Amino acid sequence: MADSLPGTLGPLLRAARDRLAAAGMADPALDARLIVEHFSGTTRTQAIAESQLVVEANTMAAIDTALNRRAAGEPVHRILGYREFYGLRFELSPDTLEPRPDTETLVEAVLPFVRATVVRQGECRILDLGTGTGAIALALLSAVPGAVATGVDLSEEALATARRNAQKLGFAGRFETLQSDWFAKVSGRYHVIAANPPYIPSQDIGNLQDEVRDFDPHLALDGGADGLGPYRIIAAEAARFLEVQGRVAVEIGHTQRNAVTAMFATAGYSLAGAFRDLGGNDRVLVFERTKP
Ligand SMILES: C[S@@+](CC[C@H](N)C(=O)[O-])C[C@H]1O[C@@H](n2cnc3c(N)ncnc32)[C@H](O)[C@@H]1O
Repeated sequence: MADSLPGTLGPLLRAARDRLAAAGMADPALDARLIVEHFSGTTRTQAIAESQLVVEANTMAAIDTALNRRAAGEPVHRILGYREFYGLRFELSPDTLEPRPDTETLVEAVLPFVRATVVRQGECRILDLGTGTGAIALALLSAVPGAVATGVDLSEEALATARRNAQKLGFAGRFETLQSDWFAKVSGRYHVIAANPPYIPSQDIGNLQDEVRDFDPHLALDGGADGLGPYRIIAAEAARFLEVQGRVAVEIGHTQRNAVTAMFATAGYSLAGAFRDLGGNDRVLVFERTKP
């Protein structure tokens, strides 16, 4: 049975942090702050300036439950129901991957091309394959008002979440969704085809961190026997849907650069850019067509 929590904001934050530290959480202070702020509707400034603010009983109960879920290993953003990506708040659902900061590398990698395309052609059509929460597409739309995007996913539940995110963020008019097995139902041509596909080899899923293995949907993780299945499909089929001089941008696992580059080379592409994440790992490859 967890200790009962104090009913004022400053002591509550400290007790929440201590409970998560005792449960062995890696970042108990941050998790405690996110949970307390979310359920109490308070800010970091209030925690400092209004330490004696009384927190209502029903809020305390919600915080208590959330702390217990966190202490049992549930990721903090699953408990909150959202995660920030590229400065935007994305609602999560059981069928969506939590968008990760590493994926912002992909957004940054294609952003100059998206901007230049809008300047040159008055528009930029983006296809986001495996859109999940819509994170990549909607981040690009937030940065480039002249861009439009189609988010593709096999999961209709993920697409429903992406549509809600587009609505909440104010991009519903420039974002549509399509349920499709990669390109199976896609039509038309796009200036940018972006994808953060599942890329974990099937046999490695069991060795992932508990928080990933137990809470991110396996459809979003499992890249088949060697983790490269989705890249084979994208490399082989993208050309029919790519505008002349368009770009294909893919997130990769940190050991996959050579294999994925070789696949795209075989399919008639050259590497236009390779980008590392904040940890210094190979993370994003951008390709252009070498053959018409
Ligand atoms: C790694 S997640 C990426 C989610 C999101 N784009 C992001 O970066 O946070 C991969 C996504 O691909 C989707 N997916 C898996 N297999 C698919 C398929 N055959 N066709 C289309 N989407 C698929 C999953 O449902 C999941 O949303």
